[in-house]
Amino acid sequence: MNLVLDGVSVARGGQPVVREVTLTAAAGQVTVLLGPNGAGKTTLLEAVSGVVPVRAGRITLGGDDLTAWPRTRRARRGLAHVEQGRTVFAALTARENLELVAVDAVGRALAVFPELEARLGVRAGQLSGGEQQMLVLARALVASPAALLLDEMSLGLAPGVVRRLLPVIRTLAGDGMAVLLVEQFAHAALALADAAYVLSRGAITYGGAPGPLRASDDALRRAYLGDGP
Ligand SMILES: Nc1ncnc2c1ncn2[C@@H]1O[C@H](COP(=O)(O)OP(=O)(O)OP(=O)(O)O)[C@@H](O)[C@H]1O
Repeated sequence: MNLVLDGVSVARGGQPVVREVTLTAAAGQVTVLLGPNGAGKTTLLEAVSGVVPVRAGRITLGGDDLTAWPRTRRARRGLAHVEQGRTVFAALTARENLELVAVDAVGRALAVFPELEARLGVRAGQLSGGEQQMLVLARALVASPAALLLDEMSLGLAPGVVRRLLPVIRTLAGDGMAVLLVEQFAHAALALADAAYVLSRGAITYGGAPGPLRASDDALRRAYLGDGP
């Protein structure tokens, strides 16, 4: 199912933060959303999942207009949002975190992250940052939502851990999921993306294939500054 934003505007504290954003996160593809700090990336994902209301525009998933739906209904429709910071149940073990999603979750999670096997009995809050993020991704993989919003999952992780995690996002999309990824490691994200958008001061300054942004640091810099690619 495609996730489509059409002319979405969002305000925070009375100030416009996201301005008329139109983008598509297509089924089976990884779509990356880049942009400088404060550009409005987190706010945009929050508007899609229903954490904050939109001021104007339309959000559809598989053709259904979700714009006015409460968060829970969007989630039931198949929209999952992994918010910034690790969102595991800290007091539960890794195994329990997985089993909350599905009865057969552990086997499916270990097929992708065999390194979690030795950690299944450990409380999630005591896992390393990288292990917690593996658990977060494993939960997303097992839940298999129609569309997955991932907000800076590499925040605070060592580059080696990020290199281990990012390819799994491709696996998710390979199963038909529409993945919309906000990521600070721009080059690593562009390397695995099928489509890329840059948000600068709340507006889209680039939308299209990741190639032109990968090919030239200057193109990326200009898009970040809002001067076009
Ligand atoms: N709860 C809030 N109340 C008021 N303003 C907010 C709130 N959250 C964010 N903002 C403002 O909205 C703007 C966009 O913030 P947002 O976090 O969406 O950007 P971002 O692109 O995700 O940045 P970063 O990469 O730093 O996380 C900023 O000016 C921020 O100060």
